[in-house]
Amino acid sequence: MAVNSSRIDEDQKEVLKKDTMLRMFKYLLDYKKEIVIVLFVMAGTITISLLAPLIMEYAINVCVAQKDMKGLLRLGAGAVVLYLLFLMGTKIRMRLMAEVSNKVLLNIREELYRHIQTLGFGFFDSRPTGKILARIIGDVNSLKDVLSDSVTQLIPDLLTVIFVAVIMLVKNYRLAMAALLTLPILAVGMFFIETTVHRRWQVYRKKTSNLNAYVHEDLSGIRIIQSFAAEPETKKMFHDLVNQHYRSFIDAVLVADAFGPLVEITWGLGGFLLYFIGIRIVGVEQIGIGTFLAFSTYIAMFWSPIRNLANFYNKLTTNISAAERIFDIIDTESEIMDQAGAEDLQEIKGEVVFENVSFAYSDEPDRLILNNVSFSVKPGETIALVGPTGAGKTTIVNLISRFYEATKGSIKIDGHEVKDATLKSLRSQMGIMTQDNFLFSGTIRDNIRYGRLDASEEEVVEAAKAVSAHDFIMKLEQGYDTVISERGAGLSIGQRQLLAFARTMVSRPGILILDEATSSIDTHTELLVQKGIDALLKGRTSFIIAHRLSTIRKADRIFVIDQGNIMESGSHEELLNLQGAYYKLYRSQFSQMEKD
Ligand SMILES: Nc1ncnc2c1ncn2[C@@H]1O[C@H](COP(=O)(O)OP(=O)(O)OP(=O)(O)O)[C@@H](O)[C@H]1O
Repeated sequence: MAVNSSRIDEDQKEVLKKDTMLRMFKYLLDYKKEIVIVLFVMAGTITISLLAPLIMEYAINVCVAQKDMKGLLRLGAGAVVLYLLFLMGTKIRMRLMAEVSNKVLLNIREELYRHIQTLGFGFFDSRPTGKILARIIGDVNSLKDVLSDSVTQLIPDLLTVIFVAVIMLVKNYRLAMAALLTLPILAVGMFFIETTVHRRWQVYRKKTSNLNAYVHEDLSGIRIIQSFAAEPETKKMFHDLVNQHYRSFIDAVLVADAFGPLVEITWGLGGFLLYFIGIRIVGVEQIGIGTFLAFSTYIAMFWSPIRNLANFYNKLTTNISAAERIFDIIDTESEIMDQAGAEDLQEIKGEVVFENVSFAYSDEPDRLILNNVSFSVKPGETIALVGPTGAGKTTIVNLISRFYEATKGSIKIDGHEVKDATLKSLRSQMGIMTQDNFLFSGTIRDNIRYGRLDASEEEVVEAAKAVSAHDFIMKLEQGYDTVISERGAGLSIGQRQLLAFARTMVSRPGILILDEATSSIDTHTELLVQKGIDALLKGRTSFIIAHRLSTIRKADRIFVIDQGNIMESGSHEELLNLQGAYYKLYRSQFSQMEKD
């Protein structure tokens, strides 16, 4: 999977527009009952609106011609009643349809969100977060217009057009033909506009996505930008992206705007033909003044919904690319998911075995990051992974939690292949702490309880005490009720790590993974945390990745990772005696410490 960035347009599979539209409108089928009621009400309102010209025709041709004032009054009273019924029906229809279309939107958004939650690290590695946000927020929002209009406009307008055309044909087929003669011109014109404009809207969506990704990245890294005084460069980049976005919009709109004039011209031409043929060729006397007047109303009743339909079609073409982008994600299969027949892992004892495990990231399948790695860890053992940066330490622990799937070989926990276990039972028993310990906006208590939602108040406090977070929490004005903002702003980096520790502690993991987790804690606190971890996780398997050798000396075994394999393994003393890679690493840090 190629890595995308805010500067590169996303690739998208080509799908048939018809299929996308059908798929989008299929969501409406969940609300058949409501739609049937609406169709029923709509049939009533359309009938009433179609009756109006006939009433006028009758009033002029019969009542006025025969000077029947009573009949005229009766007709007027009937028209008022019909109008009130029309208003009521319209209101009911609009309300029900708005409800249905908004529920459909909710369903699509939830389906998209649920699916994104199941996608593996590979998916998130391959694209900027801002582009995913653009699909969940922006693209779903644009669908809203199409869906609501499809239910409130498309059906009534389509029915009106059909009914009016039938009435016109029945009443006077020659006049009707004259009025409808320009329809084929409209159809051909729309086809040509649509083919060009669809591609342009696709480009526009991609540019919107790029802009979104850039702004998200820029704001997430604002501290780095400001500390490097890089604002002029980011401003320039933003300016370029905004311009590309603007140009892609203008490109699309220039063509899309032709929809309106095309409808107006064909409408005008249709009207002209009606009057020309009616007056000059057939003759008004032959048609009757009432029928002629009714026709002039019908032609407006026919073309007005046609204009709405053209607008709707325009909107559909504008936004169908949003639907394509939403379905593109929904159709993305997760690289990591439960296999058919996957079983829950029972309570983990902690034996971890790698047998000839090789691994390559999917964007570079030929570059083996791990090459035939084998090891066996007994329950309760503490394993430290050391080695140069980029050696593959994090990759090893990511495979245990199945954030990526091993390319070759077998990984077993307590004798069970991790790929045959359900993800939930596996990950809920892993305690993973990394350098980047994301905290959510909310109270400190909520953040700790995130590790196990049913943890009691005592368990939350106990976990905080075990990792020495309790003291600093109690010094805060609101204690455990202190609200922290996104990423834990307002707390020091060390305090954020202590909270993340408490969160992991409360989850009572079967296997603990600490990936550079103590790097931001001062040595004194680190000792306290280590005591807490020792006490709480006694007898539990743990993997510790650390550059600071003081952190790992106490490990039962140390694996020295380099070039995708375990170069040395043994206890601190054993490896020092070996005088190999670990010895050199230790000496270099030791002499550095002495210099300091
Ligand atoms: N998501 C990814 N996609 C592609 N390649 C990756 C990805 N993550 C890591 N790599 C590559 O895999 C190799 C091993 O990375 P890994 O993070 O496992 O190293 P590490 O030993 O943990 O390094 P460090 O000590 O710096 O954290 C590196 O060369 C890195 O470039």
